Amino acid sequence: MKKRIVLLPGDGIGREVIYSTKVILNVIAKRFHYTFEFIEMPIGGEAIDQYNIPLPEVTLEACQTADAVLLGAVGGPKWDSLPAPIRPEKGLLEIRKKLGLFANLRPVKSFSALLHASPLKEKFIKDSDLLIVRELTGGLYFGKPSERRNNDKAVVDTLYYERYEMERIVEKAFQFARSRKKHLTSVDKANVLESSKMWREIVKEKSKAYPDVTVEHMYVDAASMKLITNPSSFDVIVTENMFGDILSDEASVLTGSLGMLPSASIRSDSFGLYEPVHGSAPDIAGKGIANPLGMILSAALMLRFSFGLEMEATIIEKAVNHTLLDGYHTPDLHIENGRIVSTDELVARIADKVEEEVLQNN
Ligand SMILES: NC(=O)C1=CN([C@@H]2O[C@H](COP(=O)(O)OP(=O)(O)OC[C@H]3O[C@@H](n4cnc5c(N)ncnc54)[C@H](O)[C@@H]3O)[C@@H](O)[C@H]2O)C=CC1
Ligand SMILES: CC(C)CC(=O)C(=O)O
Ligand SMILES: [Mg+2]
Repeated sequence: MKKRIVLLPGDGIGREVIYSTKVILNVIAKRFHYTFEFIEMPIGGEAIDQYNIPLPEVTLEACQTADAVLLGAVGGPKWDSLPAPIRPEKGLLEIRKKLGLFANLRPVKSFSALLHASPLKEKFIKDSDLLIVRELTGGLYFGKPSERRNNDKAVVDTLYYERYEMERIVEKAFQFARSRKKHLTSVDKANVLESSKMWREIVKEKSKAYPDVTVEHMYVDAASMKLITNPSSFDVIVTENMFGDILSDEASVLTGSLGMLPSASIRSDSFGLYEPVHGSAPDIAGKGIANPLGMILSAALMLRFSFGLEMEATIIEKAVNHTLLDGYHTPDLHIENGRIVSTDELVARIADKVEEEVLQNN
């Protein structure tokens, strides 16, 4: 098997977690005799420094001809005062839109070694296993106009959705619910927003084709409370772009750290862009202590969804679990009697565990 993988390290810890992930993918490639060709391209702040724009044409073209893309994170204080259209974050929004990646899957499941690592009580989180299906290319993050008005005395952002954009994400979520515990929670703010009213209508319409899936509608404010107080009551959550962005950072608390959560940004074919849920973490960038697991687990999702390599994806996930069970972790996690190690040491230990898992599978 030969695959072209574009690496978009981006900024801050994005670079650190991408290089960590490359180490693990190289172990998989070597052991299974696959060829993973890595092509590194600039995005975000790095691209602004080189090209004056956050998503250069060369980067987009490389992604369009790749089998999959791995993205670290973008942004940082250096670029924070730039106008919105040329900020690093705009590059991320644009690449998602231009590649048509309308569905962002954010699985949230705690590793057994980390049940004590969450500030939440173990009894509340031990049975939680949920999937957030977030709409990724519409809503407030893309609506126009988005601008200051009347000499800075007013401001407008626009929440705009086409009906088909809601239909396709809701459809995807029903499909995932059907393949899991058949429970779908649609999160909206239909008591206030017109867009949410339409969203709710669409969920009701679509539910007719999925009589085996139980549907629940929940307002986003209540959902954010229930995620913390009763996370195991969720299976699949479907929601619009900004609600999904916020709820997934909140849900990361169940797993012990924001650095743990992977994500897959997908469309209707096998292509995908895989990115951790966290950002560029400027407060810890360059210190060698970033948690690379969200990115490494995102690469496992790439193997599973884009390349059909279920066994290899599972090997990585098991290697992560066993490394954590041995007590090794970066400082963002709190494991009783664990051992805090650097990003590089953690990656080396995971690589060893991957080797062990491969031997056991042969
Ligand atoms: N997908 C992306 O590229 C995203 C980019 N951003 C950008 O990142 C920059 C920083 O944003 P923040 O709000 O601080 O969010 P952030 O996710 O970068 O960091 C929030 C907190 O979590 C910690 N953290 C995050 N990931 C970690 C990891 N892997 N290991 C250990 N600790 C980790 C950070 O140290 C920080 O204390 C901003 O420029 C923002 O726009 C934010 C979110 C997503
Ligand atoms: C940085 C933003 C564009 C998006 C974000 O926070 C995310 O996708 O998690
Ligand atoms: Mg976010």
